Amino acid sequence: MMRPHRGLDPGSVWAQRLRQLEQRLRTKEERIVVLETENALLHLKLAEYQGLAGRSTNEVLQLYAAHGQQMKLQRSSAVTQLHGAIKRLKQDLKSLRSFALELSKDFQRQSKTCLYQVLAAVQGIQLQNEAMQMFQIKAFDLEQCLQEVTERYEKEKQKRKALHNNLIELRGNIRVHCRIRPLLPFDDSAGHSVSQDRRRNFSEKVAYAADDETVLVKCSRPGHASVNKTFQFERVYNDLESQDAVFADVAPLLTSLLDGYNVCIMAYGQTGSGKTYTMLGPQFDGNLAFSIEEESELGIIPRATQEVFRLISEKPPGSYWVEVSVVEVYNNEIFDLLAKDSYGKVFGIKRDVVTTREGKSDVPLLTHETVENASEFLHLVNKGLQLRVTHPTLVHAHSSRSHLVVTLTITTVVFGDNFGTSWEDEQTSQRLNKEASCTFPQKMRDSKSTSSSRASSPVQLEATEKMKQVKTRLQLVDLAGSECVGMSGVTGAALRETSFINRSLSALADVLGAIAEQRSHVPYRNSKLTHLLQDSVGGDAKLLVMLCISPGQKYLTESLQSLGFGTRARQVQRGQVKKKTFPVPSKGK
Ligand SMILES: Nc1ncnc2c1ncn2[C@@H]1O[C@H](COP(=O)(O)OP(=O)(O)OP(=O)(O)O)[C@@H](O)[C@H]1O
Repeated sequence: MMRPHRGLDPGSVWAQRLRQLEQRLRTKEERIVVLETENALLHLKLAEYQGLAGRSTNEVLQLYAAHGQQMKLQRSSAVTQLHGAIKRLKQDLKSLRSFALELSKDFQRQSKTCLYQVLAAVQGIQLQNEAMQMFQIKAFDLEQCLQEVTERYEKEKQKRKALHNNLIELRGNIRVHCRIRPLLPFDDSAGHSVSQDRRRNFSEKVAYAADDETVLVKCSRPGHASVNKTFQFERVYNDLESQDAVFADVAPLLTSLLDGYNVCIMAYGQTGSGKTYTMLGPQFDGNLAFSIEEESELGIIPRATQEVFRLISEKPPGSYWVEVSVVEVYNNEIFDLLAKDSYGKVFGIKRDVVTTREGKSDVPLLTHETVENASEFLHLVNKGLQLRVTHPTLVHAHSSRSHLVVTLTITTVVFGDNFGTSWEDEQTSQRLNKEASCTFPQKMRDSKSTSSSRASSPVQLEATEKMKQVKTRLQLVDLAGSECVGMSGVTGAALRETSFINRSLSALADVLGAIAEQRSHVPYRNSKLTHLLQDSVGGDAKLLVMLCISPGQKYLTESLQSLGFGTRARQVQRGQVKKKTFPVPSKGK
């Protein structure tokens, strides 16, 4: 409560106070009016909203009902669909079940079948195994049997080979065969200085093959009783015996060639006695080449080559190669008949024969052609033969005036000290081991004179260091005919040729005589022919002399000389020649 101030009238104070209260009352009343208005307004709005709300509720209810209806509808169609799907699924399930059932049944059936099959297969395999075991046992037995047979065969082969070599050894390094040719039309013709009497007897046959080893010669002189002389040789061929028969006895010698021996086959005899025929085959129209097609008529040279290549084909491939050289010794000069000019044309070039440091004979720069088969060889020899010197004489229209020497050099490659792969004979292997003195690469370069040296890799060199090579030679010689100058009627240059021929044949006889007498000096160098043949005539080389004899009376003297030569040659091997008794052809007379 307000207290009147000291000094102020309390009535005015109260009046003032009253006024103030009245004022406040008025304000309050005004405020109540405003609020009441607002309240009325609000009631109005509330009524309005309530109306609105009543309407909305109806709509909501309607909408809700419609929604429920729709949901009901939807639910019923989904259920229907679901039912359908379920039905289908059930059907699928059913068919799947039946399929699975079928599948399992099928599987069971198939399993059973497979099981049966597997069982059958197992049984089959067991049977096969049993059979295989039986077979293996039998194969093993057979293999053992085969091995035993092979071993027995190899032993037998070795024995036979040793026997063969021993036989050859026993027969000595020189053997002599003698071939008597048939009488031929030209045997009737005569030299100028022959009397009518003698001429009449010319075609009379005086030389015969008495048997396989004996030559019988009827020697008759006018006014004297005829005397029969016989000569024994390793084999004697009569005038009807074929080239086949002659070669059949020569062929075994070629085995020695592959066993590491040098071999020489030479035809010796007077002019026209059949040396070229025997060594090469018949020549037609003066053409020295021989026909390769006429197989049955081929002589020793083509047949020996075929045989050498046949023997080589039985050896390990690549371990052998063959080179050929063809020379003629004419007027004591050596001519290389395979030498070619810069155009590749073959023509004879003079060469010389020398003795190497190892004491072997060698012809420096001589052409050696490598040949792979017999026909290549024969073509080469035929080419060389075109150059050989021939000259008609009264005795023989196509007389060869030179000695023909065809040489096959066989080089064998061997590894280390093991000759066993190539050389079956142990003795031979040991002998060859000693002889194979050089290592392979150097000698290979030496031997392949026609090939240029090739660069070798270190590996190749190491391999080739262990290789050795052994060379053996087959010399096939068609000597020029020994002849009596009076008989052949040669003069001038031909006479000089004859003189050289006879001198070289005489030198050959001297060499054989020196070997027979075991002289320290053998005069190989007295003639180019013997110098050239040195390695095939001496030492442990095998020499076969094929004596060729003309059977007619006309050639009696020459035939006796040839038969005498053959007889002494046979004695060489037996050491029976005590002094120089070799009959030699007259030197140019
Ligand atoms: N066994 C034989 N059968 C048939 N004909 C032969 C027989 N031997 C040689 N002839 C024939 O005799 C002739 C002379 O033979 P060949 O030419 O071989 O003698 P050659 O001894 O070589 O003579 P040369 O030393 O003078 O050259 C040739 O016509 C040859 O065909």
